[in-house]
Amino acid sequence: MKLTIKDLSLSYPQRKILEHVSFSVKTGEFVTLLGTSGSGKSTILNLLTGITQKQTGTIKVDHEEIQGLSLHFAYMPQEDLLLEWETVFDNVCLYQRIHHQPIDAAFVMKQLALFGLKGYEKAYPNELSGGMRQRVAFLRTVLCDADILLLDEPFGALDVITRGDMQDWLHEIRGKLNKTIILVTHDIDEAIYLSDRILILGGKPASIQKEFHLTEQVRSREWLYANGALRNDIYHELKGETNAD
Ligand SMILES: Nc1ncnc2c1ncn2[C@@H]1O[C@H](COP(=O)(O)OP(=O)(O)OP(=O)(O)O)[C@@H](O)[C@H]1O
Repeated sequence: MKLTIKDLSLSYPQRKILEHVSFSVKTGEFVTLLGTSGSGKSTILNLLTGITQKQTGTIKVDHEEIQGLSLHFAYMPQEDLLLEWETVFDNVCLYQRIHHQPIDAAFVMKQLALFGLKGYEKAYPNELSGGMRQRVAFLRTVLCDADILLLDEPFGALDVITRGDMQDWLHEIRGKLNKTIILVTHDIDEAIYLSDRILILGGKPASIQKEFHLTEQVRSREWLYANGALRNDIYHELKGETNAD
């Protein structure tokens, strides 16, 4: 399903936050919205989920115009928001339980293994490490019926090593998820490592300043560390210095 966002603008009484934000995301694509703090990344996700009401512009999934809440999107916030009194298994099936849908236990167990949680299905969240908790929250998001996942700084609260491990893991399994993903981050390396495409959000009010298409070669950590040029280009684009000598 193709997501098309056209001319989204949003103002709060004191300030215009977004102006003419337009971009599209293809089925199965992994797109990262990269921007500095306060640039409006979360605001865009909130508009997609319907948490924030749209003022102008259109959001379409294929030819369907989205107004307010939509089942096309599943949102994963920075905090894992796990239910501490429920097991890992029950946490990841929360969506099905709320909607009284049947749970395919064998499928869930398979997914738990893919998410590095095999053997932890009966554990409670307080028995897990920070990285594992994030993987539980991520799996809960993946198991929602949505085709487009919105990930808002999912690794933001983790230490640098755990964050790196999570990025390696997501890098490895992303092809198996069969989902379209929009990631929000201010981490340039994370964006380069994981994405098919990076959209730079910047300016006041913010709009999409530039996009970077990434090739297969770019997506290895070795490449990332050995080649600074792309990182440098993105850094300066984020800083808004591309036209400065
Ligand atoms: N309810 C609100 N009223 C007024 N201003 C708001 C409101 N919500 C957000 N903002 C402002 O909108 C701007 C964009 O916020 P947003 O959270 O989308 O940024 P962000 O890029 O996700 O930042 P971060 O990376 O720090 O999470 C910020 O300047 C924020 O202060």
